[in-house]
Amino acid sequence: MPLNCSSLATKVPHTLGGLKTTATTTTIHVGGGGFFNLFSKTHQNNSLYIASLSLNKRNSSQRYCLSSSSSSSFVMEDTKDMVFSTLEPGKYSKELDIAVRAVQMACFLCQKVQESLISKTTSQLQAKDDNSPVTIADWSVQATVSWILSETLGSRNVAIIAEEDVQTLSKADSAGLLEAVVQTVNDCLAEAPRFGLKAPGTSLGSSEVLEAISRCNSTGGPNGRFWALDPVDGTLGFVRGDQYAVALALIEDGEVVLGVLGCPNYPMRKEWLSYHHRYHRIISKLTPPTSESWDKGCVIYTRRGSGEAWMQPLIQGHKKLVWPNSATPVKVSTIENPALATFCEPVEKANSSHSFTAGLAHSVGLRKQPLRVYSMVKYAAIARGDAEIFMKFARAGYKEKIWDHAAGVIIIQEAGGVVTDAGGRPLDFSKGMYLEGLDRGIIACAGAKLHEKITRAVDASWNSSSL
Ligand SMILES: Nc1ncnc2c1ncn2[C@@H]1O[C@H](COP(=O)(O)O)[C@@H](OP(=O)(O)O)[C@H]1O
Ligand SMILES: [Mg+2]
Repeated sequence: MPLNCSSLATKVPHTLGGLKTTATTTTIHVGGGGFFNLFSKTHQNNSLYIASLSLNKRNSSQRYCLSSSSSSSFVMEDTKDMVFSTLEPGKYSKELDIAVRAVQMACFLCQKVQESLISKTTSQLQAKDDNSPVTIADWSVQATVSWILSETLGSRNVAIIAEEDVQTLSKADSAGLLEAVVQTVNDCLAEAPRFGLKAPGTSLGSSEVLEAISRCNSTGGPNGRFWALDPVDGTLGFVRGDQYAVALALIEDGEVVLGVLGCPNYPMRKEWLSYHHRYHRIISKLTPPTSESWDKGCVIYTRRGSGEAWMQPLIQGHKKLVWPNSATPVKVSTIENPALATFCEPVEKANSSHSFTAGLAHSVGLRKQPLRVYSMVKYAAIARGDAEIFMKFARAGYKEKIWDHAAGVIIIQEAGGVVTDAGGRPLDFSKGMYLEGLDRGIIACAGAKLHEKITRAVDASWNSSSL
């Protein structure tokens, strides 16, 4: 129903992502002494794109959903079941700003290490207890991000749960490795002013670096605030010169409130996501970035309840990060027809059953070949509208870790998509290190229609699968 009202508005300049916006709080008086408080934001281009509305009327708990593409008329639907964000506008802005800068720095660090890994041999690889490769980049990113968050937000205010521990690195026979990590961290932190952050007064010593890594010892859980960090997600992709991600999320009282995903090798053209990394490197070399363009790499970020997700290019060469660094909004794809949809899954069939997803793809009418990509770059692909579906069905008994999903999930949700387990329930980030209670697998989709088709297909085929 169209809304006719006389209103009283206060305008506040506001920035979340790339475009300058004006945030307006409007009080709309209605009959019976009640009033609405409307929070809306208007872009420079005059499009109103997000609004929240609360009705303050005695004996009423109704909530409403507004949608509008221009600032003059609203379409209002009753949506009693819809949960609106209760976040104040601007909440977590400082944390988001710092997190994006920290992830930009982490991407810069990773790019340097990956380049040297590819040009050298595998001498910089070290086997973890589970035999997965871990590199200098994992520890260096963890130390760098931990140090930045502690310095800027105060170490007493910062709790971090992260993938790496210091055991291997602290061993007597790891002195060379530790030295390389300390050097990498200091080289990166020396560049902090380029990213709008303060560099340490003097270089960090090995004990400070070990301290920064081991400070990431939060166990997560349902209460309070903690960061979840995957310093290099998709380590296998990283060591192969392929896709990987740096993932940082802020979780408060069990809910993800901020997500920042750095994808240093995300190609400018989505078709290149499916190219073998060697081709991509050749193409990158043939088309060097000009001062106006960037050939790969982005940081995507969002804040819970904002209804928007943003993408910044990585800063190139010796340039400075000027906030928000040419950020552009990202939105999920509008494709609903399975025949036109692209689905992503892990490269490694050990991480997700390719045969089960092939069966699902067939039964819902997906026609394209799966897009197999390492790491949380798959979440980025959905949020950017470059693919429509991400499915992961790990073997029975495997427990998904929160840092492998938190940032990607919130980014897809705020970009307009849907992410649940295969039973249609939200992923639960409140149970510590693992996504406890996850039903069968993870399904992320650009839209609810595709999502429903896939969850139904899972139900229909699960019992006859070997999973
Ligand atoms: N057996 C297994 N089943 C499912 N996921 C696994 C797995 N072993 C490792 N993983 C997770 O899958 C992530 C890689 O994702 P993908 O397969 O999509 O590239 C790994 O992140 P790390 O590389 O950070 O350890 C790890 O957390
Ligand atoms: Mg990971």
